[in-house]
Parts: sequence; C-alpha cells; structure tokens
Amino acid sequence: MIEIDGVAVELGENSILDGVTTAVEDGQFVGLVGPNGAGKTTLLRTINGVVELDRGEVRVGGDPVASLSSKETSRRVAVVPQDTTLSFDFPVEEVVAMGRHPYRSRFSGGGADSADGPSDRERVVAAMERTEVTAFADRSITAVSGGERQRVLLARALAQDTPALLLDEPTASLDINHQVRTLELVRELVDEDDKTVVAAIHDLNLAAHYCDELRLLSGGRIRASGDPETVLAEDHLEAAFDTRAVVSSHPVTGSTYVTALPERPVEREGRVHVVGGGGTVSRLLYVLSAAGYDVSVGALNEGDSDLETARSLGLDAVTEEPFAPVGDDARRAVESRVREADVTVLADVEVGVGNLANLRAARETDSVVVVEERSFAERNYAGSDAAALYRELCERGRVVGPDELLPAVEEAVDPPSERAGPATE
Ligand SMILES: Nc1ncnc2c1ncn2[C@@H]1O[C@H](COP(=O)(O)OP(=O)(O)OP(=O)(O)O)[C@@H](O)[C@H]1O
Repeated sequence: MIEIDGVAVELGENSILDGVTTAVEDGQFVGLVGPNGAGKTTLLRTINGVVELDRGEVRVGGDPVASLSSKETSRRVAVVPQDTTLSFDFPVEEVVAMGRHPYRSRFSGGGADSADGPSDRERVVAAMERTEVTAFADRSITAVSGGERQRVLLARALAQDTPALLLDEPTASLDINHQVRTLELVRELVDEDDKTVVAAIHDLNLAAHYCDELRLLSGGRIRASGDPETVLAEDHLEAAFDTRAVVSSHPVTGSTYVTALPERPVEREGRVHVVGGGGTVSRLLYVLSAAGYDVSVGALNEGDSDLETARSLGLDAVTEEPFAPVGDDARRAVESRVREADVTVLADVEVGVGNLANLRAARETDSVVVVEERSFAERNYAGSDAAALYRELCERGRVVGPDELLPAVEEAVDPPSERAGPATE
C-alpha cells in the first residue's frame, strides 16, 4: 500500500504539490494523468523518497519513506524514470543487473543469490526476456534507441523485484506496438505478479484502457480520483487541461475514450452526413456535432443505439423499421442528405446487406471520409456487392483513423485551395 498524506512540495519559490492526499492499494494499477507541469513526476518522486516534503508524509508498506534507508526504499519501490538518457557506456545486461544492487551485501560484494530463490543472473535474464531486450543484451546502452532504452530500464526495474513499480511516462518513446505490449506487460505484472503500479501517462485513452484507477492532477492538486470513467469526465478535463473534449466509450474495446476538440468554439459551417449503425457512429456523431457541424445520419433502424445517440444530440436522422432492410423511401431520403452534405462520413460499419442501400446512397457524392478503426485485414469480407461498394468508397474517399476525423472533415468542407487567401496577382 502506498499512502500519500497531505503532501506539499515547494521547489525554489514555487509550490509544486499542494496538499495531495491519496492512496494506492496493493495489486492496483493507478495512472497519474494531467497537463504538463501538473506535478505527476514530482508526486512519483515523493514515493521513492528523492524529493523532500515541505508538509505531509508518504508511506510505503506502512512505513514513512523518510524513515527508510535508500536501500530499504529500493527493495520496496523500483522506478522507471521519464528521462532515460544514460551517459555511461555499460552493456545492456549490466544496466539490467544494476536492479539487483539493493540486494548486494557490503561484505560479499556479489549478488544476493540464495538457495531457495532464483539467482541474480536468473532474475536478470527473466527481466530481459519479459521486456524483449535480450537480443541486444551485449550492446552498449549508449547504442540502443530511445524506445529500446526505455524497455531496458523497465527490465532493470523488474530485476529489482519490488512489490511496487513507479513508471514515469513508460510509453513515451515507444512505437504503437511496444506501447501496447509494454502496458499489457504492466497489466500482467499487476494481475499475475500482484505488483502495485503507479504510472504517469499522458495518453488518456491508453490510461483509461489499462489502469484500474486514475488520479487527475493539475496545479499540484488532485482534481479527480477513481475509475477512468469517473475521472475522465468532460468537466474535469476542461478544468484540468483547459480544453474541450468529448468522452464516449471506444466502439471496439468499450474503454472510456477521450477526443480533444480543437480550441475554436465557433459554430462550424458545413453539413455532414454520417453512415453507420450498430453503435459504430455514436462517438463520431458526438464529436461532429460538438464541433458545430450540421449533422445528419442514416438510415438507421429504430432501436439502433446510434439512433438513440442521434436523437439525444438532436440530429437529423433518417430511420427505417426495426430489423428491416433500408427501403426505397429511406434510401431516397439518405440520397438527398448525401447530396446536400458537404461531406459524407462512412463509419467503421459491418459490410453486409443491411448497409447496402446506405453505401449506394453514399455514392451520390465525391466527398467521402471513411473512418477506420480496424484495418481491411481484420474485417470479415465476403465477396458481396456491399463489400465491393465499401472498397470503392474507400478508394474514392479519404481513409482516416478516428482521431483524424475532424481535420479530415474540416478539409473536405473547406479545402485549402478554396480558402480565401491573399490575392496572388
Ligand atoms: N527543481 C525544480 N525547481 C523549480 N521548479 C521545478 C523543479 N522541478 C520541477 N519544477 C516545476 O514543477 C512543476 C511540476 O513538474 P513535474 O515534472 O512534476 O510535472 P509533470 O506533471 O510530470 O509534467 P510533464 O507532464 O510535463 O512531465 C513544473 O512546473 C516544473 O517546471
């Protein structure tokens, strides 16, 4: 258990943490989120005792950190720092082996090998394997990439074999594959090895997906605390980050999903028609209408959850009977919406006969943005007319990820070539 009790830290003239009280239960993965300079790193540094407190107390395993020797602290808490630059020229394996330092005796000078547990070397090898750094174990730490170095330092922290891990931006320099693998590994350490983890994480969506709980910091205080859904509420985000965001659940993973909106709160000019259904477009509808576009959607069957969303947002929805294929009336209504729209957005739909009429209607325009959350390869394409149409629309339009929707729509509505600019004559 990590307990932070009324902690205040001042550095120079500045108040960095101002009365922070929170606790992390054993076996929990808690994410610290918040804007730059909020105090996340400083809070992590109070837990391993490297920052002096002006007020309050931090306890790890029941004991005040201030009362523990640095060796005792290092047996309870391992740290993966944010700045992973190392200037010394040691082989990767030796850097990982430094994690065993807290167990070395002053007299033996060697490791802490004992008859009843894995040897130091076995722990180092296992830590390197888990973090996938074995392939460059013999290389100098100065000759690996930033992302690889980050994994080496995670291996060093694992070799330290502590009940608690503090991670400062553990995925900051990692590619998308290693971001996910690293956070999956952290999750595994929590679920299977019963580790307690506190991690500063900038990416709110990764934090929401992997953490049990979050603490939202800003201005040196905790503004919200609890499960991701509670903490990542729009009003909390606006207060902490000073930006508007829409919060929904990710259509594939179901995790809380935050989309930051561009700063300009102006009403956007432009009509957007959205094709989707079955829960694929709720977030898109929300994002587009919050951005100020005039949004229509359909055709959607009565009872479709996307229709509920459209109605709650007051959007123009073309509807069809429950479970019925899109009939002629609805198809014509969709066609006219598509023709009137500046851009048609095609969500990550299942490509089946149910959507055939909607896809046909979407052909009425040249301005199509296709939002893909899954790649083609992940889709179950039958050789149907609908699949062929979907492909055609992808080829004709612009295919974007969910976070690129707004810029793509903005560009389609107001292409740079048509924007008023200085006279060129
Ligand atoms: N030694 C120092 N002296 C004075 N101010 C400092 C010192 N170290 C950090 N700060 C300030 O303390 C504040 C909090 O820093 P901290 O690194 O804890 O924030 P953070 O939330 O981790 O930020 P980021 O997300 O940018 O990593 C910042 O405004 C920073 O400039």
